[in-house]
Amino acid sequence: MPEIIKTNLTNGNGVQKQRSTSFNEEENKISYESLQETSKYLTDRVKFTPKIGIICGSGMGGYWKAGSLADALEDKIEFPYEDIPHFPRSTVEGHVGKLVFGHLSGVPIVCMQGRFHYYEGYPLWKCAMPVRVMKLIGVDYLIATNAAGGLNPTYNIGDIMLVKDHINLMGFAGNNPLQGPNDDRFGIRFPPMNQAYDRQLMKDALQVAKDMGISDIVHEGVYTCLGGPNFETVAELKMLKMLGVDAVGMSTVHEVITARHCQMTVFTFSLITNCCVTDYDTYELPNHEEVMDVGKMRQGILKDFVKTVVLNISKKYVK
Ligand SMILES: O=P(O)(O)O[C@@H]1C[C@H](O)[C@@H](CO)O1
Ligand code: HPA
Repeated sequence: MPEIIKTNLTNGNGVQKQRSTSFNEEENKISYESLQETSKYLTDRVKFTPKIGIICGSGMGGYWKAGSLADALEDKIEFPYEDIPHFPRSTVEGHVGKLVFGHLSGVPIVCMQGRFHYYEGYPLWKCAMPVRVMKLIGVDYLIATNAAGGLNPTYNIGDIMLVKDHINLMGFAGNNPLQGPNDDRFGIRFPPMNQAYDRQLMKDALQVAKDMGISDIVHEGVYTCLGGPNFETVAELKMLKMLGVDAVGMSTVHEVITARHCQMTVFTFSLITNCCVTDYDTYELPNHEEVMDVGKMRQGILKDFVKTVVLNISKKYVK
């Protein structure tokens, strides 16, 4: 049964009044203490402290094993999500469902091989709760990756879009991972979002792309997340384009909001896995198989790109 919490509020005249809200930990938030249990379960079993966390997007988490980013990790310690206290389960093909600790380019990291999406039935706070677990473990830098449909007409399939900003469309409808009572131990009630994506990390990543000779496939753009699981209609895509969206997906925004709430520094990129169809006479249908295939096709480049970005963050910023 939901526990009733009484909140003290003041009315316009400064008079205290009480409002009862229905609050059940499972339905609403997992408490700070529960997430400490999760973090302790992990830190008891891993003898190094990663400062950098990575979230692998669809098709990028190496569900096919060989040659992927996850495959490149050394000294791997893997935790299937079902073994981790309070963790949700991955239900989407292309999302393996493991939290992996290891070393990438000699740098200790923790990597989510599979993320949680709203369309799987999880509330946004639960989709993003692994970010808080990472924070409690000691992670200060989040690299969130995703697969997305390209709306910007200059983008091609297989391009990489560094996310410079997002439009939190689900937030416009009142759905936000920070909804509900705020726990100040994570962060402040009203966090700013105008510096959500770290400018310096983006500049560094552009330099990495230049050094790798892949500048021609790397862009900077605006991402938005819709709830999914259906891909968008033509009218919806036309609307998003007018709003200034360059790529559309079904994740990441709530993770980034949660990460910024707890003062993590964020770097995000989208792999453009399909070009969005914005006219009624094109009969191509977006599909998840294509999304995963493009992830696999680009695994070599993405692995090298992420390895170098990680090395750069570690050398330049991690104390
Ligand atoms: O986890 P991401 O955002 O990379 O996954 C995208 C969005 C949907 O989950 C899926 C559609 O193919 O790929
Ligand atoms: N729309 C939404 N999410 C996606 C897409 C898309 O076209 N491609 C990959 N994820």
